[in-house]
Amino acid sequence: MIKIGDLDIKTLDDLELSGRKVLLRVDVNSPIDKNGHILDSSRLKAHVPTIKELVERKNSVVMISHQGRPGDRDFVELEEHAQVLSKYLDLNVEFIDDVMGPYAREKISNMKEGEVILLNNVRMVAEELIEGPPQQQAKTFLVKKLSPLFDSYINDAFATSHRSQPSLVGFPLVMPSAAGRVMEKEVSALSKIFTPEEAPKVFVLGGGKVLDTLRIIENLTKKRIADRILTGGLIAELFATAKGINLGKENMEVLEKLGILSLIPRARKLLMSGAPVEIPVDFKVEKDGKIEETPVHKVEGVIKDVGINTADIYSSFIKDSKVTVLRGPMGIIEDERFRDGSKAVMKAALENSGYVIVGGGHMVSVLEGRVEDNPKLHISTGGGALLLFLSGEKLPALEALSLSKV
Ligand SMILES: Nc1ncnc2c1ncn2[C@@H]1O[C@H](COP(=O)(O)OP(=O)(O)O)[C@@H](O)[C@H]1O
Ligand SMILES: O=C(OP(=O)(O)O)[C@H](O)COP(=O)(O)O
Repeated sequence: MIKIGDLDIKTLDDLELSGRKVLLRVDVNSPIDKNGHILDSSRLKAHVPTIKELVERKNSVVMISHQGRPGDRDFVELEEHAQVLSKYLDLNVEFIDDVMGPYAREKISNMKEGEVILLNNVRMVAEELIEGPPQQQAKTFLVKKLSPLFDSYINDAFATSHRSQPSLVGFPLVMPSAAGRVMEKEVSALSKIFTPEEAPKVFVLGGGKVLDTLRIIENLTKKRIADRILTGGLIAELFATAKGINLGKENMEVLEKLGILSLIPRARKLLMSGAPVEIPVDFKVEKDGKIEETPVHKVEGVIKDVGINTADIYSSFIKDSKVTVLRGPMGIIEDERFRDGSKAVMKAALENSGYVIVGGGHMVSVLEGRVEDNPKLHISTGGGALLLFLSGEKLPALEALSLSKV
């Protein structure tokens, strides 16, 4: 059992799990390269211990996960994910090109002990895109069609636990449920590392999920949890614009196309309320096919990474930090030419003697395996979920698990 605040959550030690049929929610949502292939498989590898334990305890295991969001380039099927998992597990993970239809249900019904299946991208099911309370999600077709086929539901998807979607909160109300080993390890480790006494705390927040990150910065500021928030990626562009800096036509067009300009009033309110937000002093840009460094007040070209001076200044702030949390890259790291900013802040954090928490699928890939057994380094599978958990928000998937049907 794990206790988080007033929530009591069962683990794999608290359920009768032998010879059963288990629905396992994982988060194998991974960075995808421009050819549609998995760029970094850290999240798939993270789930291996949970899957192995369930198989060794003679269960048949059906995994369900999302990948990307409809309309985004990384919204792909999970066939390659099943192949990668088969390699890591050294057993066959059968990919089923269905989620809750008759083909999937028949395959699940005919499974034998020890077999492992990965269903297709759950966000192909329209209901999965709607967030709502567990009581509402328990009545979706996804839950009604799949739950009768299983004995238990295990949620190992810490990285998606901030989404109140059917595959994350609908099942615990209708079947015995527990946290998987990734979920258990994340919430236990983070609760131990991230304490009020450990200060100063520096957050390095980049990437492209601007709305999520804005909400996180509002939480961190309201609860005075962060001593400094160093911004990169599109987050930095939002706050630079909110400070009245003109980033140039091309970048403003990108922000407008992504709906980020509408968030300026919220960012401005945060800055006026004294949020400890730092923006880059320079950027790495691409202009007429050339890559240049440009000061923040005179941006010419398309922003692709933070500049060298920003990397140095951010690194100096990180060196004095007791706890450094990094989530979301400083630049477009899918392109090798724009990884320097992320590498610099990661290097500074790892050279620091304090705790380091790295989260988010893209940012974890910047570690490039440099993760010798460092007791002060926690590599989280979560990005937004990690930060919302650290900022004290209740995560819907954890709350749903605490309501698990006995
Ligand atoms: N300046 C930028 N302009 C556009 N996209 C950016 C920029 N900097 C970073 N990104 C994008 O942010 C994405 C990662 O964001 P996010 O998913 O929030 O990170 P994580 O997976 O670490 O949580 C990457 O696809 C990267 O290309
Ligand atoms: O990648 C994820 O979140 P993250 O980018 O905050 O790490 C999770 O898989 C959640 O994905 P979502 O933000 O599309 O719901």
